[in-house]
Amino acid sequence: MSSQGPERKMGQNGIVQPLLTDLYQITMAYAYWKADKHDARSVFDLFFRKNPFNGEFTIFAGLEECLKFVENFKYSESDIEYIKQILPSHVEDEFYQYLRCLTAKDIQLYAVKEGTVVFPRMPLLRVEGPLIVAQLLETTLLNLVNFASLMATNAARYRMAAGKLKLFEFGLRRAQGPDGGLSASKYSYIGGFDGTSNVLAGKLFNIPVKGTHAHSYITSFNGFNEIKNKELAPVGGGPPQDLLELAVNFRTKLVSIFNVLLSEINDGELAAFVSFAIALPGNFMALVDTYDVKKSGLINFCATALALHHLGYRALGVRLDSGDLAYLSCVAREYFRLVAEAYRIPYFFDLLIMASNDINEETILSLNEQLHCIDAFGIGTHLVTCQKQPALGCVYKMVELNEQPRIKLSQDVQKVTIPGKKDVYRLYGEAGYALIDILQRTSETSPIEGRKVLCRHPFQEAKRAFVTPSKVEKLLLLWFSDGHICQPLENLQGVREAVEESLKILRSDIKRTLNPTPYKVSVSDDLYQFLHTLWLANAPIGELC
Ligand SMILES: Nc1ncnc2c1ncn2[C@@H]1O[C@H](COP(=O)(O)OP(=O)(O)OP(=O)(O)O)[C@@H](O)[C@H]1O
Ligand SMILES: O=P(O)(O)OC[C@H]1O[C@H](OP(=O)(O)OP(=O)(O)O)[C@H](O)[C@@H]1O
Ligand SMILES: O=C(O)c1cccnc1
Ligand SMILES: [Mg+2]
Repeated sequence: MSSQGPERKMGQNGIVQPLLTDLYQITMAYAYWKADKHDARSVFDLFFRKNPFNGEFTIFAGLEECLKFVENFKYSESDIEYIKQILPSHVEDEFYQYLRCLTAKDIQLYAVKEGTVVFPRMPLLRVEGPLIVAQLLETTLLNLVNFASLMATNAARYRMAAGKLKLFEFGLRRAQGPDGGLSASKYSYIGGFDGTSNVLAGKLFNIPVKGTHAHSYITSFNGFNEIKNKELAPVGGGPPQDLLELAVNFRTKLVSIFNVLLSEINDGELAAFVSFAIALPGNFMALVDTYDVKKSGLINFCATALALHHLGYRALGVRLDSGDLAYLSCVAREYFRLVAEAYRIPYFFDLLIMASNDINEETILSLNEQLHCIDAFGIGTHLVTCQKQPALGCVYKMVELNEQPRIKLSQDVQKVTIPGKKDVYRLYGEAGYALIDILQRTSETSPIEGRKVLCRHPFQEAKRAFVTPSKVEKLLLLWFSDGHICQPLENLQGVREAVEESLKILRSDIKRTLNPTPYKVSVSDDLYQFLHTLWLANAPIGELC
């Protein structure tokens, strides 16, 4: 351990440490310790009450970070010094001595597998262990699950809207600070994006990094004379050739195909394209909307791409960043078709057309209803800031202490907690779709395939149904015990695949954007009786006067 603090585990976010918490966790810890309650055996559930984005599903993410945090939980000497400064001076030295030795080795953490589709009220994490430790974990665990799950869900929704089209996350500049930016890149990849422009995310998480160029690059060139080195060697070897001259010659021929005047085409833009192509001939994606997409950008791109082709290179495509993206993408495809035919270069027809500019889920859904030829989207602000809903409301509630159930009552029935230590099972129907999730007390036997189970609404007595599952899946698994992560963790790619698979088990009406059908999360009859008995026991009969 260094004097700066405990060594962080490989891949663990450096900001994630025990002091990344709310002050009240530490003052409660002291009060628990003073009251000699710190070792009471507690059980906490982490869950949310409402799906985000007006949807009916959520993707659970952040588990790996939670586990690394718990495994590594230890105050450094400088943490203790700081806590001493912020707590009152009467706090005993023994407490600090106690904190110095505190770890999460007596915690058991159960959780749903990362990348699983989850629903309101089901525990995503069940944390068991000494009250003081389980309490001290609250804020950090919530922080690690809330944004990760929100982001993965947001990305999965974009993925569903975009179908097989490519999706790239371009949001770092607009993200909620550096850590928000990194998390956004990581969890949008999990949710189904194909890559990110965020280089550090690429390095840290092994996510494909992709990019084009900015308008500033195009506007930095005013004319041909600004290109110092105009030459590029052919792919197969041989003497370098003047790429600018080649592009200018092609452009002179293209004007008749596209029916524009040479004087309407911007020379600075061609100079920028040619320069970029010389620098990166295998990665030529051109931003074509700086001046005029139809009269300049696309023609300069085609001229440069033809010049590259002449030397054996293959351009990648174009990016559109303004205007009517459906219309302009069709124009671009038509230009490519004309060039493909005129020069007999079949791949030209399939050059990539990327669209960006303030795109959100609705834009993609709207584009789906229009005629468009977009192959890929570059998405920033709406994705990474989760602009449609900026937070997921996971909470962390005590459900048992020293084997006695605990319940939190509320005027709002939705906010009443489901007491006791619970397991969660997913019951599947014949067609392979998930029918319902059921919460049970851990003391109950698990549902059995082919055997009828009574599933009850937790709060509405009349709402109940028999379900005969053709498959039963236990969702809460033990991940942390005896001070260690006790199951192998999937890598990011594995979690990404888990998201894709998990969404397949949901019927499409639950996943649709407009008025989706809610998925049912039920309780067993035993848990129903337990919950309502405890509710009544904790709600004294009032008197009207
Ligand atoms: N065909 C389309 N269907 C639905 N939305 C579209 C379509 N084309 C573009 N959009 C969206 O419409 C908005 C257009 O933005 P805005 O009004 O700022 O125009 P702009 O093209 O960026 O203009 P400017 O040339 O001034 O930059 C963007 O959010 C973009 O994603
Ligand atoms: O629109 P977003 O979804 O946030 O995606 C990323 C945007 O960031 C870039 O430019 P920037 O917006 O910085 O400048 P621009 O609008 O002038 O292109 C890019 O050109 C996109 O427009
Ligand atoms: O590479 C790009 O095209 C890019 C990267 C970040 C933001 N906008 C665009
Ligand atoms: Mg923009």
